[in-house]
Amino acid sequence: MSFSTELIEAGTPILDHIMEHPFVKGIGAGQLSKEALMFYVTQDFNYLNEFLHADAVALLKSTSREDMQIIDNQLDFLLSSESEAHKNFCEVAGTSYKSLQGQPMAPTTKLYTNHMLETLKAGDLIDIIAAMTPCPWTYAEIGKKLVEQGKNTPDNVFTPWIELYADTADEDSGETPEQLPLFEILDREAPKYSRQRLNQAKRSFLESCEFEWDFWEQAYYQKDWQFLPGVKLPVGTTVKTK
Ligand SMILES: Cc1ncc(C[n+]2csc(CCO)c2C)c(N)n1
Repeated sequence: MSFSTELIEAGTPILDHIMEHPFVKGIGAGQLSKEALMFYVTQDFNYLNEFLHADAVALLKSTSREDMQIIDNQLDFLLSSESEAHKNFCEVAGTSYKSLQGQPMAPTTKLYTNHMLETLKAGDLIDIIAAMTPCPWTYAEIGKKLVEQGKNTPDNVFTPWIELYADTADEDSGETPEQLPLFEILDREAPKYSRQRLNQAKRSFLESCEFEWDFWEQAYYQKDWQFLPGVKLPVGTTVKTK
């Protein structure tokens, strides 16, 4: 079994929970609170900035042009297409993208980005990519599955979001998720490592899968700092807690 197949098999139960999460269900149903959408965008803006840093180090640690090209495509997607997804949420929430930038990191964002950044300091390319892969993998799967469920209807306000990520599954992977470009890097790197090192990378992949679930949870319930100043949303919205 390839390393990527092993990761996908191990991550699928968490992906199933992500598909059942009320935020993801809300994207499918075209119904989410303004607060949840805005909180998500404030945090995802922070998350993507750190993801860009992770990409920069992954690029530095790549040795083949093939790997560099994959990372370059990812950087390009992050800097251009991904803001379209944020703008879709902002439009539905009735606010501008700019108004949601420059906010503090909420606790889960900090934990998730620290998890990725930790691999940059000590890890090899395989560790960095393992921690980063659940990000494109789970979103491509969410987009693809929501399209399979027929949720990208003309009257769903989140259809642009759904189709943007469903397209990443199409373009990048063809038929099977194993072919997502980051999985290709993992499969090329895996034979160089011992089973013990691969298990570490697998653990890191699965922690990122769980953080993906947490990220939806954080936004849905606007889970913020209890005692410190936290996220401020535009006037007219109130942050609620669970
Ligand atoms: C928390 C969180 N996780 C994943 C994504 C999706 N995403 C981020 S970067 C990227 C491109 C990588 O190829 C993709 C698909 C997100 N926006 N926010």
